[in-house]
Amino acid sequence: MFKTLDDLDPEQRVLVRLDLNSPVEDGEVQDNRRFDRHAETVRELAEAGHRVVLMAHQGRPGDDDFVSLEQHADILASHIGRDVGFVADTYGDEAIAAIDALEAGEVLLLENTRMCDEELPEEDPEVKADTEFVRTLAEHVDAYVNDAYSAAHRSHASLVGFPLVLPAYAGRVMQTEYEANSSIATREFDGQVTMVVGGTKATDVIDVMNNLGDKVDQFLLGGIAGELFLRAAGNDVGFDLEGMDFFDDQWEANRETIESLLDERGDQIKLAVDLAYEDETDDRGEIAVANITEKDRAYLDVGSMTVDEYDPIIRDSEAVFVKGALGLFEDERFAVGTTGVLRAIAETDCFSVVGGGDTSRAIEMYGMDEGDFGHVSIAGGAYIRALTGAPLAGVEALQQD
Ligand SMILES: Nc1ncnc2c1ncn2[C@@H]1O[C@H](COP(=O)(O)OP(=O)(O)OP(=O)(O)O)[C@@H](O)[C@H]1O
Ligand SMILES: O=C(O)[C@H](O)COP(=O)(O)O
Repeated sequence: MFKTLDDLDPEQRVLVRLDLNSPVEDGEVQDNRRFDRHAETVRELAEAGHRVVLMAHQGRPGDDDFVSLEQHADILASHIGRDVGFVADTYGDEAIAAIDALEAGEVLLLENTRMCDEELPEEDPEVKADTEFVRTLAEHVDAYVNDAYSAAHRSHASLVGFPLVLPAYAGRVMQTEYEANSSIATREFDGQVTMVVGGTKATDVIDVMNNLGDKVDQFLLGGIAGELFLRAAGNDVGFDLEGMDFFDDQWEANRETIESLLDERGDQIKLAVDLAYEDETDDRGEIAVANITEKDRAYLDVGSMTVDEYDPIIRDSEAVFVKGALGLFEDERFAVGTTGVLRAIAETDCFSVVGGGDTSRAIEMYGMDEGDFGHVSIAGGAYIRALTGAPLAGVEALQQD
């Protein structure tokens, strides 16, 4: 395991890595649940009287969303309910002066870590620990806290370098995300374990089935990935129509694996029995998969009969995990599958984890209460890695001791 904030000595100068990576629209950073979650860790540290220095990243060099963290400081302050200072520097003289000037209980956010050249290339922790960035900041703080579970799959300096040179601890978000997202692999559940898998990437679904096939009783499929499985089961769907770029490449690359998964795990895999599309009047239309003789339109959601089949399976489950949406839920007409399974989970007192950067947005978009779910992950790439048993460099760095 790792040490947590419960193990931190009093009155420390703490360097804390958050993940505040957010959507940016017309140059404006959009508030989102990452701020709210990390606010808990920061507030706890500040209220305990530590001097709190925050690091985070936004976008990648060259991308439109690669911007300063100045706006992030204000948004975070509104969630914490206390000032968050900002300095437009990562580890230069200005940053060091601001860190040295901090009083007990004060909070300071440094500039976007990815504006520092040594942050980004993925390298071994030993290499990252020996950068000027890490060595300089480490001299001005007493301890390091990693709260950025959702960035922990990256072997970047701010995530893997500091634990080698400072006493290192997991923040509250790191702790909660790690426990919830690993639970499907590590916990024993008494009753049925169900996994809802959809989204756009067939490899995500394949990797999850390969890693968790012996832990999960039922996989409920949908989305683009589900349509590819329907094709492997002999249905005339799961290929691209003109102007589409979802299926054919994925089919070429994964056909054999999908076919053998259906062979080996057919009893565990539930496929959609009907699909939804945009009809001639722009409304939602539905068709039974058995009645599709030739794919001539895009299918954008699973149908209502499918939701009726998935619903009781979820309600009979002891634990339900969600990775990927069952349809194009951003369009209300095609949110029926995704919201249908989410509502069934919310109304049942099963243990549940909902993840995937995109999918978990459906909860707030359709007015559901996060409190009705066991855990709603703020992680994308790190969540799928946890489900597929892949290591997280940032977590491993925290665990060595
Ligand atoms: N039939 C469909 N047609 C088009 N898009 C779909 C369909 N089904 C699902 N999607 C899209 O899949 C997206 C989610 O897929 P993705 O594989 O990215 O999952 P995620 O795990 O939520 O996100 P991420 O991997 O980014 O963390 C949703 O935004 C949804 O619109
Ligand atoms: O937003 C995320 O998923 C994490 O912060 C990782 O960001 P990255 O994919 O740009 O490394």
